[in-house]
Amino acid sequence: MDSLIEYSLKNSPLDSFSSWYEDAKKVEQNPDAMTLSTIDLKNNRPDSRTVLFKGIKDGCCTFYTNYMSNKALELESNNEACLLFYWHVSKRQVRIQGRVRKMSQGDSEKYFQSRDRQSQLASMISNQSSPIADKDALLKKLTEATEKYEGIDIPYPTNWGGYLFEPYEFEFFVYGDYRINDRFLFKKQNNDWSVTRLQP
Ligand SMILES: Cc1cc2nc3c(=O)[nH]c(=O)nc-3n(C[C@H](O)[C@H](O)[C@H](O)COP(=O)(O)O)c2cc1C
Repeated sequence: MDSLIEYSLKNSPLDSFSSWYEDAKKVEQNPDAMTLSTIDLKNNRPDSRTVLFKGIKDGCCTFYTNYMSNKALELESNNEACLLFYWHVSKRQVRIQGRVRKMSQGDSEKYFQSRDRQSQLASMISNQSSPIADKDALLKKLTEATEKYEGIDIPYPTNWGGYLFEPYEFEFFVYGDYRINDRFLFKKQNNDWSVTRLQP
């Protein structure tokens, strides 16, 4: 097996991810953007969208969203998910398989309160993924909420919060010359991680 150090990788995939993420923050325009894929069991099809990575907590990747959105409903019926980071300048990709659970309400609320008011209001007024007649209707909801909470704290909306994504598989990919890419697969077995090189 190759020396992982050569690829700035470590024996722990989470440490490897953190190290690559720190590298990405130095050069990428949006290092936090990740593709979250879920399984839409109702229609028997995969589903993906971009969400923002909000750090590692208790060994899990975190992100925040509306608990009534499509993704949340899909995660409710099947908590298997996949995260994908593509860092263009770094020529790196990380694919992570894992299972999600909701963050505690206390932690979600703490994060909500740390956000700026505009973001808080936007999260509060949006029934994410539900249809609305037009943009004016949305802006009307925003104006009403802005006026209602002027000068006072915006209450935490309990239908919004974080998820903890607990990984059990990581693939680290480095784009190589002539498509001779490097790919390292970490798999969790009991409490240990195995690592193998995959062909490009
Ligand atoms: C760069 C970028 C970052 C985004 N970050 C988030 C996020 O952190 N949370 C979120 O709920 N939606 C985020 N979105 C919007 C989602 O991609 C998506 O449109 C929305 O969450 C509804 O998805 P759903 O219908 O699958 O639930 C982001 C979109 C982009 C383009």
